[in-house]
Amino acid sequence: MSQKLFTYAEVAEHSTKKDLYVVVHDKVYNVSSFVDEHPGGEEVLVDVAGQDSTEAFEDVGHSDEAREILDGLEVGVLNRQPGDPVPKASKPASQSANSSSGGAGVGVGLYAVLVIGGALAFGAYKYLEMQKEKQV
Ligand code: HEM
Repeated sequence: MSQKLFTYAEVAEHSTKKDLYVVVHDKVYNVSSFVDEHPGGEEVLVDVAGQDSTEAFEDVGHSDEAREILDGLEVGVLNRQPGDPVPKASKPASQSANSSSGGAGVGVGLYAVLVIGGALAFGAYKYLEMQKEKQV
């Protein structure tokens, strides 16, 4: 099956309730037929109509069933061009491992504190040593 390539601008043309495309993980879906059936309501889908809704879709933690429905609505693949909006959640789970209060940020911060603290301690140690030498 050959997949149709869509530019972001082409997807954006389908942004009404009756003609509603969304992008999820760089695939293009025509969810027009599903809008009325969406358990989360039509409004949220109309909100992301013609846009990349990867983040909105993943934030809700949709079930496998929801993903299967999505599979059935695929109409093509997004041909992302420089300058197109990039979803925050475009990386597979591992990196941004859900939004559990920015664990990675704290890790990096802690690491920086350790490195900088270590460097300062080393500098102070060397300084004191020099002072000692001067006294002798
Ligand atoms: C793009 C295609 C989408 C499909 C095929 C889809 C499908 C579904 C399905 C099948 C459910 C039932 C629960 C489940 O199986 O996880 C659901 C629930 C829900 N969806 Fe979506 N969804 C889509 C996009 C979105 C988007 C963009 C939002 C934006 C916020 C959203 C918000 C919700 C919410 C809040 C619920 C929970 C409703 C409740 O439990 O009362 N969905 N969706």
